[in-house]
Amino acid sequence: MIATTLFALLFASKFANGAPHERRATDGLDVRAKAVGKLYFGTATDNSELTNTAYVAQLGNTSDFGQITPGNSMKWDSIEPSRNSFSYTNGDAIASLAKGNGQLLRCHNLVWYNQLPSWVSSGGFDNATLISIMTNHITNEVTHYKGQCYAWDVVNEALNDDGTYRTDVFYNTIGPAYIPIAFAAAAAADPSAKLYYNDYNIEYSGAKSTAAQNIVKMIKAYGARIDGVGLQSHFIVGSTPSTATQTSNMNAFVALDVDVAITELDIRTTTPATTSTLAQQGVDYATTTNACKAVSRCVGVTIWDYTDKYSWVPSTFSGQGAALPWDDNLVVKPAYWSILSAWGSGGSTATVGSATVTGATAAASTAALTANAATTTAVSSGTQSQWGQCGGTGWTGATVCASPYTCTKYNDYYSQCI
Ligand SMILES: O[C@@H]1[C@@H](O)[C@H](O[C@@H]2CO[C@@H](O[C@@H]3CO[C@@H](O[C@@H]4CO[C@@H](O)[C@H](O)[C@H]4O)[C@H](O)[C@H]3O)[C@H](O)[C@H]2O)OC[C@H]1O
Repeated sequence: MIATTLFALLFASKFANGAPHERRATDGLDVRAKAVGKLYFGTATDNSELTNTAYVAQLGNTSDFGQITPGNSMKWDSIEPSRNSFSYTNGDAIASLAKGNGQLLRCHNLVWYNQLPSWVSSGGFDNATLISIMTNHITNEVTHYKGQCYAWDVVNEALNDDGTYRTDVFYNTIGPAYIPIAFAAAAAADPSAKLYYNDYNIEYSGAKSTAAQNIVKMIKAYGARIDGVGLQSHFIVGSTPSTATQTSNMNAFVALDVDVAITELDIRTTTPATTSTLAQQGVDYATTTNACKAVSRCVGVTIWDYTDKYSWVPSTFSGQGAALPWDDNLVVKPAYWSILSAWGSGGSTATVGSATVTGATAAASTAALTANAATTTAVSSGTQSQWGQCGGTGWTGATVCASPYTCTKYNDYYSQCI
């Protein structure tokens, strides 16, 4: 009797706030984003990754991802590699994956100086011809995906970091009017899709953010529709803008009556990452999550793929990487728990590791999470007991990891379905 009571007390204490560090099939990044009024938490993906079944299983985990963005397959060089010859195979594959999973699709992108086929970028067209080429491309692609895209990134990266216009073929031939013309063509082809201007280094106030606000004003002044601004948010560990900075910058866009979204979040570091940089990365992910959470017209957060295995960072920024919340082996990093906690804890009470932290700062939470990560011993497959344990040893009960998810074990008490 005494032993039974003692046992019950110990048990009640350990799981007073639910099994710590546990994410059940009904919880995850998207579930918690929606719980605070966001439309989605999502990730980019790419066609070459879709042969990896473990990757695809997690990509389709709608507890974590309510939205996906094709990283490359809707760009101009993929869709219209030669003039008036359209190829939708890769884009369709991702659109149909999203549809099958019941996920929103952010469509990316229509007009960008990069990944633009040379038949366009080499120029030589007069004003009227390039407008016709551009609007033909937009009309054809947006019509093809009509009804499937929650949002389109209509124009990507029209600005230099000093706020001047990027002198690409569109600007050089048409002038800044190419931007409202592009938005008008997209609006005509799919009146329901949200239309976004998308750029990097506009996540804080300064010349470039001001210039992006001026683009919003210009599009509206032309009588065209713009619904949102995408803040790409390709950040560096330890030097991300503060939550207050990101929040007030988002509000400057919102004041122009547009939505905002974090569209390409990743936070890179020098590789190999250390325990300390991964802890700071967790803090940094929470910083941006909290900013979106604080702005009611920030509709959601998209990470630029979810695993370091497929991140664009190492091939673009030499010696840097480890930028995403899942590592190369598709195991979550401290950043995962940090984002989850930021959506869910609201900075009041968070269960991190074995401790309940009241009034937790992101830093304190992440330190605790990192401490727990250090106890990670192995990854095992199997079922998850109702108490959040893998393998059904000890406390057993109903299994909660429905196929295709398996139970990933971090230590005796913490586990998750992935
Ligand atoms: O497979 C990859 C795709 O994933 C990749 O997608 C693009 C990646 O991001 C967007 O374009 C880049 C944004 O970052 C710029 O560099 C910034 C320079 O300033 C720094 O402060 C900042 O931290 C950096 O991020 C790059 O110059 C841009 O290219 C773009 O919207 C995505 O489509 O595209 C290449 C594929 O191989």
